[in-house]
Amino acid sequence: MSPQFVPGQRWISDAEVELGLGTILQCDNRAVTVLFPSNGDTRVYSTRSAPLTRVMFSEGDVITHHEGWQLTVDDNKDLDGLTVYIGEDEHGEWRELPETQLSHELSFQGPRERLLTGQLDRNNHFYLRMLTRQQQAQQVADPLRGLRGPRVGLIPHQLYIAHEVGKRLSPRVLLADEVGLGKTIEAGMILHQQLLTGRAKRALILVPESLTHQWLVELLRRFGLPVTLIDEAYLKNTPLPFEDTQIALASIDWLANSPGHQLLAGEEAWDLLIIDEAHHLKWSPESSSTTYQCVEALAHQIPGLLLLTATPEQAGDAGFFGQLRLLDPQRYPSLEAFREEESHYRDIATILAQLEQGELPDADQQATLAPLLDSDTQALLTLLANPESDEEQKASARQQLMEQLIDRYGTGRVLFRNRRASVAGFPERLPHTYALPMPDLYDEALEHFAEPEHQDQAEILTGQTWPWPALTPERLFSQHLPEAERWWQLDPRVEWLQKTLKSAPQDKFLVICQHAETALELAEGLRVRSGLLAAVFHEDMALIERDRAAAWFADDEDGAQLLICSEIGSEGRNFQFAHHLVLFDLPPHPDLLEQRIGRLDRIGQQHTIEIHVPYLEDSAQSAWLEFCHAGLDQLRAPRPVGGPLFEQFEDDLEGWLNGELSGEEVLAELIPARQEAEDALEAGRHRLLELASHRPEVSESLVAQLEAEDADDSALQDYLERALDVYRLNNENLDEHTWHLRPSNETEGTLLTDVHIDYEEGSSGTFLRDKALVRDDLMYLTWEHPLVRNCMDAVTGSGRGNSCVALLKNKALPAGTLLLELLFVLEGAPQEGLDLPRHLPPQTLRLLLDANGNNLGPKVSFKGLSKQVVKMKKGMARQVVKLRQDSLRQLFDQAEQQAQAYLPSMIEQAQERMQNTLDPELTRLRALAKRNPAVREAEIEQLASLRERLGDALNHAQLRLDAARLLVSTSDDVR
Ligand SMILES: Nc1ncnc2c1ncn2[C@@H]1O[C@H](COP(=O)(O)OP(=O)(O)OP(=O)(O)O)[C@@H](O)[C@H]1O
Repeated sequence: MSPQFVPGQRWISDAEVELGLGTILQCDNRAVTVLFPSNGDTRVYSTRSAPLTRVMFSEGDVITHHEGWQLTVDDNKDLDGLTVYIGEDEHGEWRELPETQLSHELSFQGPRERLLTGQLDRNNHFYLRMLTRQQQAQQVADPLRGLRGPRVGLIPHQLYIAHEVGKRLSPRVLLADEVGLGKTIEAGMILHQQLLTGRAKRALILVPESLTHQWLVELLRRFGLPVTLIDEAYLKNTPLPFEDTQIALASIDWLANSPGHQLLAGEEAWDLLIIDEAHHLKWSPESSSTTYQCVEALAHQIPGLLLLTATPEQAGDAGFFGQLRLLDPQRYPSLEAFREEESHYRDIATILAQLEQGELPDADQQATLAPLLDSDTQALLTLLANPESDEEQKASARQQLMEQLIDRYGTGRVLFRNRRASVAGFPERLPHTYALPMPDLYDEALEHFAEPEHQDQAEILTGQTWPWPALTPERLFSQHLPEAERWWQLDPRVEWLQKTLKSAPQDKFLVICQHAETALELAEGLRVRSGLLAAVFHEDMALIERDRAAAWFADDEDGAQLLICSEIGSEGRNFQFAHHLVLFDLPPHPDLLEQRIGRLDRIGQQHTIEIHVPYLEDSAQSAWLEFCHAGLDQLRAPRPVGGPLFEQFEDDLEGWLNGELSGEEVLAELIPARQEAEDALEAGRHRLLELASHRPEVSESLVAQLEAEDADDSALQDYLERALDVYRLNNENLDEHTWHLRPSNETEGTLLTDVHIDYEEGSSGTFLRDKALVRDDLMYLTWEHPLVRNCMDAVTGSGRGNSCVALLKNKALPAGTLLLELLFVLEGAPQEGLDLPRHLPPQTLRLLLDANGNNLGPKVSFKGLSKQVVKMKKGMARQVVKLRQDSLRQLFDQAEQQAQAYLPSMIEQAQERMQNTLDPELTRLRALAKRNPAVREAEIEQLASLRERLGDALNHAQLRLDAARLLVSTSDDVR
């Protein structure tokens, strides 16, 4: 029988709920016309099958008149097929409100209204909604959040750092792992985690120009992040390059030298600033470089800061301090204070080592420490020493004490430095040195420039003061004797290189030299002398050409056997697929030497690294090699004391390079000095760093948990399958853990935001980490993949699936028994300046009420129950809703009341979580303020006030009904 439509009645469209309340304009046997005043649209439906539901209100409902006043319904009466509601208005007066005068703005998105008015979704949509909410609540509380998505191997020290730093609010740290240990990956993991958890929304990444593309590729490939590369091409079309960019990646030198763009960058609200190769930021108490000033200004405004450098001490301890003060000016107020503090590191490190072993510092040590310690640190020591403390108290006190010692008296929580020595799995470095005869013409050129009156010229030519230009005799020769042969015709290093390349035709060689001209001319020489084609990489090439050269070298099949780089290729680049490094000359600083070797000696290197150093006998080259190799032992392993010793011995060294001092004399002092400096560092700062940079017990547990998840992808596969079915994205199993995904015309567009998928052909994805690591062509599908996140957002961003009626096939229940299943979500009112969602994740509460209002939820799980649920035809479902309106309304009311009883404990949990995040920071600032007058009271007050306002906002959080499913039991097989 078709429904009885009467002009003036209010109905809503089942298919287009968003149109709101419609009014019947006219109706006959064939068609019914409805006006939707919300947008003025009229729809004509067939009278027999109109997808319309009559809107009827019942006792207790609050309804709104089109003039704005409200009425609480008490009763109603029928007037020629039209309903008139009777009840009290806001002032307690009894009034009548005919349905024709109802406001069209009534919302029908809520589960209660939708269910009671027969707006029903399919059971699988409800199921997806429940799964999504539960999954979201679980993920927010999950300590592994942000660690499972990146396409990276599970490397413990990286996971530790990412976990430790990624969870902080506005982290400010120096990532200073030795070369090639994965600082870029760590920064990417921190960024990914910050974005995923909403701690950061926008990031600015500044790197040397030569590394921009490598960063772009790593961020896309491993983290799938939507990065905008701000390069010349982009700037041509975009005058305001930073506006609306979520993650901007740019050359640091470009920005530092472009005041206009610097201003624009400074106007944006970034959350995180990332700076690669931070040792280029030069600082001394007297002056600082342009790049330093640029970063300092940005770092002042942007709350989060990650500085990356493998060689933080390259510019001496002032340079190192300069980086620390960018991170935490309060913690590091002056160079003198820092130096004074560092003098206590050895004592602190010893005590930390003892605490780690479960021992207490002895009485003497305690006496030395006493003047340094704050009262709360002292209290922890006392608690540990007290025989009455129980083991649990002691373990927690020990942990806190270690953290405080590291933070307040050690290197702080701002510095992370892992070293190869403590990271397993790195191959050996094998140095080979080749003494070659000095050509006479080189001798002539060197003698010429060694004359005091010609040294200036050498300086102009090479950018270095004498005797350093003597390390690159080919440059001096080319200048001094331009008419003679080309240098590559007489330089024995070239012939040596030709032979070496010939002896290992299958192997790739990376050749690094100081100057771009040398790189170019060497390539020319090899081509002319032996027809050998080399890829070349130097600073005068456009970025794209450099990347092309690097790609040609990397190509396995048709690639170049060798790549010749100027110094610019010695930084940040990934060339670990090669294992021969030729140092055509040595760079004029030990840290640069380490950077060069780091191109090959990095994660992923499978072979022993062969380091070849051809050099000219009895020359500045041989002296400098001996200083670095025999003296600093810098070729075999990274030597963090290289930089400081280089400064300390600079005068002696120059004497040696000039032939005025004997090498033996210098080495006799240098070698013991190195030993001593290494011992001191080992016992002091480095020991502290080691303890602060990696806690194996933490990372082992992270790795174990992630591995366990990797081993079982069934929950994710199940979720994704259901979601893709609802959102109409086709998927086909290629194998047990690999899918092919193909969008269709019906696929919802928002599902594919940031998902790198071929819209025509589709793309494949795997749930397996190991497979994703070797197959860049596959998406790596995890709970954190954009596709999965988009599915979740699509579910929670709309009301779809929030109202459902289904059958429950359960023979134990009398047929017709009703169960109402409800899901509530804890929410707070958004407030200016309070990032509430960060502190109030979507906690959920599920109730399952029987007809008497008893909550069976704790006994009957959602998944268990759902196994017995089958769909019910819509017509029948609406009938049930209509017939059981009154008891359903009662049940909804009861559910609201019961939910309220859970509210206090849910709020308490949220408060606890918020306090656990903010309180340690507050305590830390207060403790630092006692030792350091530079910590501003205002800053502490700001944090304390934020904590208070958040506490207040959380106290006002409410439970909102998010979904409801009515289950009607049946013993039949009816569908
Ligand atoms: N967890 C990981 N899984 C897979 N590959 C990794 C991982 N960590 C690092 N790598 C690879 O190891 C190489 C070195 O990593 P990365 O560039 O992050 O090191 P770095 O410390 O920044 O190096 P540098 O000191 O030279 O700047 C890169 O090729 C990177 O892709």
